[in-house]
Amino acid sequence: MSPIQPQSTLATIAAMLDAVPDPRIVITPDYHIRHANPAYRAAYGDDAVGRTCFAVSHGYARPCDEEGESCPLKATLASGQPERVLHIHRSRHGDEHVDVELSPMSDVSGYPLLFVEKMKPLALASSQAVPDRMVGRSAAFRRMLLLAQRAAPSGVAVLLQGESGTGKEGLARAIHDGGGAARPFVAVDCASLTETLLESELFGYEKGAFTGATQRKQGLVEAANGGTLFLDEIGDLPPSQQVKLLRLLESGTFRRVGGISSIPARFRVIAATHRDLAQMVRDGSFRADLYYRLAVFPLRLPPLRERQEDIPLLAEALLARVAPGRALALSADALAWLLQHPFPGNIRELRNMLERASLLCDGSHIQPEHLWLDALAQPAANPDGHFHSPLLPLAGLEQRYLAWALASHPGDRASLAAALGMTERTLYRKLAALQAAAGTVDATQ
Ligand SMILES: Nc1ncnc2c1ncn2[C@@H]1O[C@H](COP(=O)(O)OP(=O)(O)OP(=O)(O)O)[C@@H](O)[C@H]1O
Repeated sequence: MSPIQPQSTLATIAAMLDAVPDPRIVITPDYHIRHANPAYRAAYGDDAVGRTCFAVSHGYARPCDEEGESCPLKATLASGQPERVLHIHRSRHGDEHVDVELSPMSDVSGYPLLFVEKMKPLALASSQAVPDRMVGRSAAFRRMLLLAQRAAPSGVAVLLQGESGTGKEGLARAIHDGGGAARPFVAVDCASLTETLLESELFGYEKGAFTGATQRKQGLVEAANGGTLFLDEIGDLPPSQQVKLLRLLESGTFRRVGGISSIPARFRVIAATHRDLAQMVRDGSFRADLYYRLAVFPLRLPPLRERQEDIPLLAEALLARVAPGRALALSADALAWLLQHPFPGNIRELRNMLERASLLCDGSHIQPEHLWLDALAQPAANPDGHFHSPLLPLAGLEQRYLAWALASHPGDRASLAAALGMTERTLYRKLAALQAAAGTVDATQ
């Protein structure tokens, strides 16, 4: 067992921690809280001392690693160094993402006697269904968040890579906001910058620089001064333009179109792309020197299929966003349907689907057919003739098509049956089956 540390050591550490505004605790190697500073007691309760950290922070009966979480204390014991993890803590403000750092305090022989746990609630994202922030609780989301949390205050160039709709622009804004006081965030869509537009859009122009330049115009680089320049779809920037961007980043200066003086530009750069930029460098379509300037801190955003357990939380937050004041919820069957949907368009597809479902739903619970109608409205096949979706049971597909046909056909049942190429009797039989399926949905609400 560990030697008992002198009480004076604990008293000295405690006095230092009490002066810190963020929550801090001192814990023993067997997880017991020996001291909690006022900020910790205000967030987690006055009765923390004497209890275990996993009970107070998580409500667990066993250490975090036995509950499927990472345990910073175990990691610190193994490495002998400070260790940092992102946990969801149960505080008086509800569940929140907390950046946890544990540092060992060792005796003269190097044996860790005590550990100081520093906690910093995360402003980048929420673990609750709030409509105006990035939300998520899954391990994939938290891994990304912890990296973003490290990059945010540093001002380093960040490259965000992820499929379309995974939240790259949202994360870019969160990283920018996490970098300190209010400063400009200027987004540039590189895919829409033509050869001629690039210089005038990015660098601005002087009066009389070209026909129509009736007065001096500030460019986006100048507008981002002191803040962040967000280069969206950077992989779509043609090589002729990549060199101009590289020159700007290397020299830290630019010249307005028609201007003669070099103007210094101070900004942080965050770039985003859905393309595999490293592969583009290998096949020669993206400059390696620009890539290394932009990818100082590369961050991958997981597709929604890798964070499926976030779908209920995301859906709740997105419903509050798209239908404010309606208290709309998903029925159990609608949620089950969402959980099996592949979401090639990621969170944007989920958001659009819920927005349309909210318009189709008159009650308080969105049903599967409100979501099916949306899926059916999308083109079934891409131009190569391949279907987007994985294989679906034909019977289910027929029911979804029937529900859509019923809702959108303007005529009576006889003309609907004729349009579908079946007898009225067959149509009624199929509609009865559809109603029975819808009845199951209502019963599970
Ligand atoms: N973690 C999240 N929590 C809540 N909403 C999110 C989250 N991530 C993304 N969204 C929402 O999903 C939508 C798409 O996000 P965003 O535009 O940031 O994606 P993107 O990856 O930049 O897409 P693209 O590559 O097509 O430009 C937005 O409405 C955004 O608010």
